[in-house]
Amino acid sequence: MPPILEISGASKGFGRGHERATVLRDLDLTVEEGDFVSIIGYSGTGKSTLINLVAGLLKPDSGSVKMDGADIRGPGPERGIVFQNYSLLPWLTVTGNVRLAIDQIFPQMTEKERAERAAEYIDMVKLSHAAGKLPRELSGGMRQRVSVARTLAANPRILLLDEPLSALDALTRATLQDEIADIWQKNRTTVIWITNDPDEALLVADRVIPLLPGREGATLGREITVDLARPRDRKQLLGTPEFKDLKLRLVDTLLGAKKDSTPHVTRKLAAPDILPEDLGKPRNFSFFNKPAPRRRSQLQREELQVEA
Ligand SMILES: Nc1ncnc2c1ncn2[C@@H]1O[C@H](COP(=O)(O)OP(=O)(O)OP(=O)(O)O)[C@@H](O)[C@H]1O
Repeated sequence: MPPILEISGASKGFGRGHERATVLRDLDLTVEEGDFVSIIGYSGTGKSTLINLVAGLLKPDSGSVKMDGADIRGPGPERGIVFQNYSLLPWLTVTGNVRLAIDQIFPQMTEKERAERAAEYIDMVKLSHAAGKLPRELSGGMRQRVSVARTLAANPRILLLDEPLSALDALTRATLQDEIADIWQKNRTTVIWITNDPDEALLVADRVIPLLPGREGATLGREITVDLARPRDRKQLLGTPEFKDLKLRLVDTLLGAKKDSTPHVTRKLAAPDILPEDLGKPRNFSFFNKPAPRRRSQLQREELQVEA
C-alpha cells in the first residue's frame, strides 16, 4: 500500500524571469498513516509553502506530492488545515463555525447527528461552556481550539497545522500543545505540525524534520526520532538528559544550516578620497583663501570588512 503522503524531489519557486527564486528544493518526505510529524524551520524558509503543496493550494515546479499514491491536484476535505490566524467566521458562534464544516462534509447526516457531532468536537477541545459565544468573545487560545474542532469535525485523514499556536502566549501554547497531543493519541489522525519552536516540536511529535535554509532554497534535513512515551509530561521531560540531548541535536542542526546558508561576502569598500568638512570649526567663506580639500589617502589607509 502506498504511504498516505509521499513527497519526492519536489521543488517550488516564486517570481518570474531572472527574479525567480527557488524557495523549496528537492524535498523528499514519506508520511505513514497515523504518523505525528513536526517540520521545524526558521521564519521565511518555506514552511507554509510546504504545507500549501500538501494542501493542494500550490503545485510543485518539479517532483511530486502524492496522497495514497496519487498526485495531489487541489484542496480536498481529506486534508484539513489549521492556520495561525484562526480564520473563524466572526458572525457565527462556536457551534455555528463547527457546524459549517460538518454541514458541508456530511450533508447526508440528519440534523440531530450533525448537532451531536458538533457538540462532540466542541467538547473534545473543552469549549462546551462557550458553545454559544461569538469569536470576538473568545480568547486567542479558545479561538484556536474552535479552529482545531472545526477542522477535526470534518474528519480529515491528514491534519495540517501551520504554526497553529504561534500567536498565543507561552502558557496557553503549552496547554494547547498538550491538548492536541492528547486528541491525536485518541484518534490517531495523521498530523503534520509546522513550527519554529524546538520544544514544541519535540514535545508533540514522534518525528521531527528540520527544514534547512540553503543558498538555492530550503530542503528537509535529517529526521530526529522522538522516542518518548506518551502522554508526555512536559514538567518532568524538559529536565531529562534524553530531552536535552534531542533538543541539542535539533538546535545544532538548525544553527549549522543557518550559518552555512548565510552568504559571507568580504569586499573592500572604497570610501571617497576626501575628508568630510569639520562642521565644528568656523567656516572660511573667502573663495581665494579656501584650503584645498584634504585627501584621505594622504593621512591614512583603511579597509572595511563587510559581511552581507
Ligand atoms: N505566493 C507567493 N508569491 C511569491 N513569493 C512567495 C509566495 N509565497 C511565499 N513566498 C516567498 O517564499 C518564501 C517562504 O515563504 P513561507 O511563507 O513559505 O515561509 P515560512 O517559513 O512559512 O515563513 P513564516 O514562518 O514567517 O510564516 C518567502 O520569501 C516568501 O516571500
